[in-house]
Amino acid sequence: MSNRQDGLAEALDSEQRAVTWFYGLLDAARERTERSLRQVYAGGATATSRQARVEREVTASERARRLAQLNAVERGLCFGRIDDATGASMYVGRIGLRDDRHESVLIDWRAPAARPFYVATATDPGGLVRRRHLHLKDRQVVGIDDEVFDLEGMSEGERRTLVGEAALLAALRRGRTGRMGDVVATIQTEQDRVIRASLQGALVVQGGPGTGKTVAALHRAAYLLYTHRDTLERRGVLVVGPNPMFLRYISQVLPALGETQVVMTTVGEMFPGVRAAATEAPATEAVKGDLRMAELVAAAVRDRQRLPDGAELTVELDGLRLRVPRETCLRLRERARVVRLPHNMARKLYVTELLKELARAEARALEESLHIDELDVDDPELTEPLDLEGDLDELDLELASTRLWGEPAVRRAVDELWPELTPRRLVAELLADPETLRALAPEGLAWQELVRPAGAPWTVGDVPLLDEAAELLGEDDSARRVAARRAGEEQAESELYAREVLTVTGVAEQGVFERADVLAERHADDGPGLTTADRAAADRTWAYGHVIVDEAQELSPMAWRMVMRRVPARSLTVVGDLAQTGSAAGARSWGEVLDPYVGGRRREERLLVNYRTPAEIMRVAADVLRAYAPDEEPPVSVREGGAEPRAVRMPVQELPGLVARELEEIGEGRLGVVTPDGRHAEVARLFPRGDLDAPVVVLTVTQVKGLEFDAVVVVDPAGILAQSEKGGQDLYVAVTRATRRLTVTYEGDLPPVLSRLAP
Ligand SMILES: Nc1ncnc2c1ncn2[C@@H]1O[C@H](COP(=O)(O)OP(=O)(O)OP(=O)(O)O)[C@@H](O)[C@H]1O
Repeated sequence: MSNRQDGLAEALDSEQRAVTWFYGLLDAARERTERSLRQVYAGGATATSRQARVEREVTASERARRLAQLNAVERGLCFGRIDDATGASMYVGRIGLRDDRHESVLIDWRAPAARPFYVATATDPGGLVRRRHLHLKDRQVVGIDDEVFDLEGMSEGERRTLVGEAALLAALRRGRTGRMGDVVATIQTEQDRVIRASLQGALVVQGGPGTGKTVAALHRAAYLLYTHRDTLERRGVLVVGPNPMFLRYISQVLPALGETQVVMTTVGEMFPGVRAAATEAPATEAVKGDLRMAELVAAAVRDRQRLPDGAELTVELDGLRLRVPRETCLRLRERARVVRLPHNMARKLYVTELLKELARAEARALEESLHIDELDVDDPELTEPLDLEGDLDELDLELASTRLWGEPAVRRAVDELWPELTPRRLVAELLADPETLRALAPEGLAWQELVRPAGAPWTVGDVPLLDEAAELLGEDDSARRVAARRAGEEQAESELYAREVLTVTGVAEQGVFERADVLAERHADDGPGLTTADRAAADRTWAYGHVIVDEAQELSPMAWRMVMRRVPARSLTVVGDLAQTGSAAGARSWGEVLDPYVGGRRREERLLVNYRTPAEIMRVAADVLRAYAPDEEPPVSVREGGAEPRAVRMPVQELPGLVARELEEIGEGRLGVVTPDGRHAEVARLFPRGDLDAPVVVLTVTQVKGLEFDAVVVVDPAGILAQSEKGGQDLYVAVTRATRRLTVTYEGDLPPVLSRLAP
């Protein structure tokens, strides 16, 4: 055996001992947690009082969460080691572990002490002499990669253990599974800066395709939850992605990092109860995303606060005609508007006043109907003129109002003038009413693009309008407020109790992160077991502690308005690429969309290295970028030497043969077929099973945004270029999805921008 092989065997041996020890500590931690979970359940069987139930729930949920976290880190528990010049070394892993003497033996990757592992470079090693990557298969150390920063500082023995291949390239070569994985072992320095950036303000991460924006943003979520657990556990973290397919694609990253409490959603799902997936014509998308839509929605709300058609409001009731002059209605409307409450809350004021007016009107009508002088009576008291209206005191008015409110005719009249409205009704009726749109649309807004038939399905562009409407309409929440007040009293009691539970059960001492007030909130009247994430996801008005927006270039100004409502503290991570904007309402500059909300509190980081696409394919992409977004720089590929991309002239019917050959080339990996929007159905028919886990998936450019495949077949590039004004950007997205092989198929002529591929 050579010296080198000896050295490697020794190193593997010694690392195996360390790794076996860590797994032993992990197993012990798991056992302890499982045991205590069992005890909690066993002890809780007799719990009958509310206090006892709270105690059981608090402790059980705490233990269960800890257990889930311990289970999540099984794969690749320890992946790195750093050695400094003093001879000290430190192991870095998915979670921190302590030995029996409570000494820290494995450092959590997010802890400040682990940072040198990610930021040391040959030119700036930051005191390190070596960074070592450990490759595990199950619990076995199967490989080691070393980077040495200071050969001088190492002994002869240590030098012999050097092993070759960079861990990053090994990671990048792995076949794709249809789901994004975590990259905790190979985070790069520029990404580390993004991940550990401060929680405050808006961080914009601009970077070309494959630069790891998504993966860095998700690791940032895990980092922030670790570092600011107190704030974020309470307020929650929201990740907004471009579509449900993308959310499925990234769904495993955070759980693998031990974080299961992040809410993930799309713009189309941000209004509770609506799951909009439909898209619409670019012209409609552009108008709906325009900020002037906020004015239009506001005008539509005011438009529903009406005045009687004629000179007065008349209500026929039991043979009486109740009359309230138009001017009185106008006065009441102004009085209700001036308080600036949302429509449905202001309605209460309006209705209260209007009912009193109707009560007076009723008294007047009654007077008129009693023709006293026609009665044959001598008693002077009885023949004295009546003043029923003047006789009404406050109590009479209230009683009469209540009675009138029970009359369907009165209800109808009130609803005509100031109806209770839901956001859905308001928006649906507005978009189906060209006359109102024409009358209310702000100058210059192409309202004609908005018109659609009643009952049309909700689109992604409608969701910010619904949210806007919900803000302006508000809900009559008096019943909820009463309930909340009652819950608030119980909350104080629960909080005190939860604090005691944490101390008594020792949870607080173990440094588990949950806080008593968080726990008490969780176990308040919502019912036990509802987490912050559960509650946040169901509540449109929830204020998150941090929001991450991915593929953020696609959000319209109206969508940003909605997102910003969810994060009043303006703590945001905005991740995207202006060169990939496909939406007609999407961003042209980050300042333009964000500055109105965050002003000077916007920082920008740029990611410049493409970890996905080999250089051969990236050259094709760079041609497209130069033609359609000449101001943007393509990222530099970290890899070279893959298969040459190619173009094949053939009808789509022959795609299955080509796809079968490509699949053979990539072996275990996944293949994506990307089509113009208009040809998706035609191509998808050729490939019956097409979900994300299938070997072959057929997607439109919109759907494929953010995803990647080992091999990609782009169908009909001319069709993609022609599908909208952003066709060039769409083609750029399509050709940057492959990690290994790219094929373009066409039927007529190959677009000149792809001439590099000409056969
Ligand atoms: N440090 C890293 N170590 C290993 N793999 C990485 C690293 N950074 C990125 N990758 C991989 O590179 C690929 C691209 O990453 P990601 O999807 O996050 O890029 P992106 O910038 O969001 O791309 P796009 O703009 O096209 O959506 C993924 O497979 C990701 O796992």
